[in-house]
Amino acid sequence: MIEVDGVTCRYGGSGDDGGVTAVDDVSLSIPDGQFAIVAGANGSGKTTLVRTFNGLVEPDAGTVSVNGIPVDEDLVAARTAVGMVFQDPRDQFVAATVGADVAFGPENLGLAHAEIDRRVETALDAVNMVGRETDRIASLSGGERERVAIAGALAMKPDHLVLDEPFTGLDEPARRSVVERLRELRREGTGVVVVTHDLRDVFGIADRVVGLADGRVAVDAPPAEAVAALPGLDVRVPDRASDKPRQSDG
Ligand SMILES: Nc1ncnc2c1ncn2[C@@H]1O[C@H](COP(=O)(O)OP(=O)(O)OP(=O)(O)O)[C@@H](O)[C@H]1O
Repeated sequence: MIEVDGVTCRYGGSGDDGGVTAVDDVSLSIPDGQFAIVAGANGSGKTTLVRTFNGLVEPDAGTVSVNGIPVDEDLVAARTAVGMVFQDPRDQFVAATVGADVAFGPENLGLAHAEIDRRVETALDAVNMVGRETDRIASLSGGERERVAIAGALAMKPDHLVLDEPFTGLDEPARRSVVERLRELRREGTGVVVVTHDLRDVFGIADRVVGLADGRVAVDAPPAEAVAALPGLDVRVPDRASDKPRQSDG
């Protein structure tokens, strides 16, 4: 469970003296296993908000707790429980090959070799990349890179996986492949948070949409209920009214 309580995040001082209030007094809880979308126009505070979930951004006010533990009291626990896939996965690769990169996190946890191998295989299996361990990351397509970044996060066995704009720059088959992987993760009980201003790919999978405007929560509801408010937040939603969340998907 991720609990955000009265969180405000500023860049460059207070709003009065030229700074930016990126997140403005936001409170919300994300239960385990939930598939949530954080939506909103460019600059509405999506990235800043989700980065507080595992301490990549420290709030100026308010608290974030993961599984009941304040993030600032135990960063390792928060980063183990909340896996993050950055907007550009190239920013998070640490090794040259697929297998070495996915193994990096579990190695840092000091796990036994057999357990590391198991985690790498399970994580690669979850993103359909088994057998690609020795491939060089530099040689992969955008969609394959995204999937390897997801595998790297999954190898830490997170309770929640947070993906920041996971579809940017992907072609249609790559998007479909990533969506399918996310759908499976949700089925298996991993909580997923997708940050996006284009909900069309994930609208049908989501349990909930948190729509931000100017750093505040403007809507927080299941997709079918949220849809009326979302175009006003300058986000793309499915065209057809029949594109409702598929409750039986899990
Ligand atoms: N490192 C930073 N330094 C200063 N201002 C920042 C920084 N990061 C974000 N901001 C500002 O904070 C506000 C919220 O940005 P944030 O990236 O959280 O929003 P976003 O909804 O994720 O936007 P995008 O969709 O463009 O990624 C914006 O006004 C942005 O310019």
